[in-house]
Amino acid sequence: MEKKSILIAGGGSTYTAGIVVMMLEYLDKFPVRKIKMYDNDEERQQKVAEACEIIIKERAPEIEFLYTTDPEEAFTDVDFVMAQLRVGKYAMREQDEKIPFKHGVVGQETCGPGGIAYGMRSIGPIIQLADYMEKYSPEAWLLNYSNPAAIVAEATRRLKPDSKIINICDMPICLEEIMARVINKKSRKEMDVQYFGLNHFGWWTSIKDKEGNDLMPEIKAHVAKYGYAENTPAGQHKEESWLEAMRAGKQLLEIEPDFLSNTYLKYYLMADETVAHANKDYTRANEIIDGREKNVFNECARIVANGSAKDTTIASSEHAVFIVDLARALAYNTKERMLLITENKGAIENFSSDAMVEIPCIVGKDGYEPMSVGKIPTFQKGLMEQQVASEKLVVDAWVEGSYQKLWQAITMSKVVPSAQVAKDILDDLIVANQEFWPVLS
Ligand SMILES: NC(=O)c1ccc[n+]([C@@H]2O[C@H](COP(=O)([O-])OP(=O)(O)OC[C@H]3O[C@@H](n4cnc5c(N)ncnc54)[C@H](O)[C@@H]3O)[C@@H](O)[C@H]2O)c1
Ligand SMILES: O=P(O)(O)OC[C@H]1O[C@H](O[C@H]2[C@H](O)[C@@H](O)[C@@H](O)O[C@@H]2CO)[C@H](O)[C@@H](O)[C@@H]1O
Ligand SMILES: [Mn+2]
Repeated sequence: MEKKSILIAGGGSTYTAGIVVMMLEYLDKFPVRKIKMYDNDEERQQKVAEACEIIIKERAPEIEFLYTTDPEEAFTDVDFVMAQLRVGKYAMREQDEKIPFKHGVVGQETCGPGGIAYGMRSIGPIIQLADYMEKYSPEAWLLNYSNPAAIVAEATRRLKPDSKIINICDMPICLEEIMARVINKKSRKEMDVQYFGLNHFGWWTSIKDKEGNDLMPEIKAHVAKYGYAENTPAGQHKEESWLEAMRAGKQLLEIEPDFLSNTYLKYYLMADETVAHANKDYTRANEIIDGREKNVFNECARIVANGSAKDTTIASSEHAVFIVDLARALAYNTKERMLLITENKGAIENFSSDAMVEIPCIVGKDGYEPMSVGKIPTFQKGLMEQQVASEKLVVDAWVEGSYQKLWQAITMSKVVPSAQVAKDILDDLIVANQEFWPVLS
């Protein structure tokens, strides 16, 4: 197999070291000749990169490694760009979460007004990555993890329609791993799933084992008692904010007993409970600033101080497995069946053709082929039409610099009670995001 060159864009990400560790564990299936890192925050990236340099030197010294803030140096001679930017970093995620809560509305990283604000920050830099890639490595694929994936995906569909960009999410992966453990399977890969929705807004309609036996009844019986809160991956999703989301699987099953719901639907269908239970002064962003972000950078500093990654706590995660599986499928034509965010084009028969939907696709050397879903029920169709309209209005607002369209996008969100509340939130978000958003008029 031809060895590949990988660029991690957003090298200072808390996930970068885990992705590097994962790639080094996968070299027999996905051989790599070069790993590069690119970020616009030199100091942040250097802290992660120096640790990754030691990990690579100790585990795969034959791999060329460099990190840079120079786009030409970063994007030249790469086969895959793995993008995980957080535009505005956690300081802005904190604003995305706290400003809506101040108005009695769900404040969340990718959902509702917080996700909309994040989308307005992310569109430009992601399009910039695609432009760099096409200038310096025109044959490369951009595998985008950067959130909010739904809005970024709509923007790349509209602004970069001919680019080799795939937008992905690992939440279904995480929940499928939990489901697998519930029924004593070793891995989610022992299950065949049918799933449809938008990113962070979807449902499983079928889960079977490799012999075709229906696994949904047993999984549903568990979720009806515990949601997805049991069996979460070691060291993951143990904080109360995540456990509340995982437990919500139970109520989501009551609302929709025919399918299993993505936990993100709780922010939309249980918005009142979410607001009532939230600590508006200490949100998920604060938990991560005090948790994952601090732990990752402390561990990177420990590795650098010791000059060795021996006994490191840095481990690979679903985040990493998924992105490597996707790169393998594109590189070696594995025809893997994966959930991707793709233009609908009739896959969901009774839904907008130009909506970016999250559905099973077959992935190979020439890209991916969406699988047919057929007709979806009225409940899901109605919810998705409102949500996708909000996401499309965000991209309209970014392209046109339109205050009106962004006001409409926030008003359209299911978690916002009125146009006036939407306007009050928007006016606060404009002040907080003046360094990142286009000027609106
Ligand atoms: N798709 C998914 O399911 C999924 C899963 C987990 C995380 N994520 C996303 O991955 C991203 C990274 O998450 P994180 O917690 O590691 O964030 P982080 O803040 O730790 O790292 C993000 C990095 O991006 C860099 N960056 C920001 N703007 C940039 C720009 N314009 N150009 C270059 N670099 C830039 C920052 O300097 C930072 O080093 C986020 O968007 C997060 O939402 C997505
Ligand atoms: O609140 P965070 O930053 O911890 O998580 C927000 C992200 O949650 C999902 O990604 C999970 C992923 O599902 C899980 O497998 C593991 O990799 O942890 C990730 C981070 O918790 C979601 O898919 C992302 O879009 C969110 O950014
Ligand atoms: Mn996601």
